[in-house]
Amino acid sequence: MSDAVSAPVYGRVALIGLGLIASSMFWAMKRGGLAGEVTGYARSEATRATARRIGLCDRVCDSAIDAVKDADLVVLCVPVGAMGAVAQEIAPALKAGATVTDVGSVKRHVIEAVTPHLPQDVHFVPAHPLAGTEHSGPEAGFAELYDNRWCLLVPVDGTAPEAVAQLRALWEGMGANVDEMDADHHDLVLAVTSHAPHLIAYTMVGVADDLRRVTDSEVIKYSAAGFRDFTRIAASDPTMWRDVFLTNKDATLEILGRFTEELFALQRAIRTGDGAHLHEYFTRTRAIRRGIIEAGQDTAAPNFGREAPKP
Ligand SMILES: NC(=O)C1=CN([C@@H]2O[C@H](COP(=O)(O)OP(=O)(O)OC[C@H]3O[C@@H](n4cnc5c(N)ncnc54)[C@H](O)[C@@H]3O)[C@@H](O)[C@H]2O)C=CC1
Ligand SMILES: O=C(O)C(=O)Cc1ccc(O)cc1
Repeated sequence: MSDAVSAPVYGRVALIGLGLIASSMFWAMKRGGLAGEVTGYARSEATRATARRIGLCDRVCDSAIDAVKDADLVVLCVPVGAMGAVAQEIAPALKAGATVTDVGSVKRHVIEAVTPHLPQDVHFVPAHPLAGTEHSGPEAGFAELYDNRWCLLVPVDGTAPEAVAQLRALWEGMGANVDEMDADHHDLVLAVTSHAPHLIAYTMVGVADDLRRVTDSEVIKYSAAGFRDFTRIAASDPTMWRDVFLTNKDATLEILGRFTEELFALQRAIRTGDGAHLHEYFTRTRAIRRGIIEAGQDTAAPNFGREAPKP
């Protein structure tokens, strides 16, 4: 991604919730000159103080209402379970013709929670950047987080195409590749690629921790790379991930059901000594990985696990 500064895509942008995703958006917007002024609001006084100290946002406001007043774009960057309440709080102060978007990891729930609160003269364009780290909070963000990563836009029926195109230009300016997707399809795809894998990582780390307590062995100390990745993923924000599972319940349970069936089949193959089954299965999964590499689609998380640089 070039550091070239372009014309602002929006005059005034308001970020609500100043954590990893919002702070990375701020630094990326500054890098690209994509917004005239960026205001920010966080619920806790401590987060607002940190934001002011590190220069996160041009203006940090003490209320969400103040932050969104006169904003052309309002970005909801709070945990998925809080999106509805935040939308309700800011609705009376939204400017006519403004666009509201979000960055939540789940889309159907956010659409259902936010839409009823928004006035008719405001556009709503849900979005989800497929980029993150296990770190959270205002100091975790960095300008390069979205470079060459996907951002999925999930416009609802009847959304003005100009509003979608403008948000697309913002995400592209922040370095992302943008695609559009239907909300239910998004939630199923993410359940497979992100939500269920996170739950599996949480579980494996929990199992290892239990084992360590029981045997007093050195499970964590001598863990190999794969397990270390699990511990990194399992360090992700508990509030955020609680909300993801509670709001993408059906798709996650569907994928976990399939996962459990396959796991039982593998368990049975191990118990009965069915080496052919195991070999066949691992051959199939290896071919999948090789196919991804050959297709040049291995954009595997270059930023994941990265410490946030100082702004
Ligand atoms: N962390 C990640 O890797 C990714 C997260 N997302 C989504 O982005 C959103 C924000 O995530 P992060 O920036 O990682 O979280 P974060 O924990 O770094 O920041 C969240 C912010 O929201 C505020 N907040 C929490 N509860 C609130 C409430 N009830 N009302 C108002 N503000 C509240 C927090 O004080 C904090 O300022 C979430 O919806 C998450 O699903 C999307 C892509 C990647
Ligand atoms: O889930 C992953 O695999 C990540 O690497 C980071 C991440 C977390 C949550 C999201 O909604 C999107 C990306």
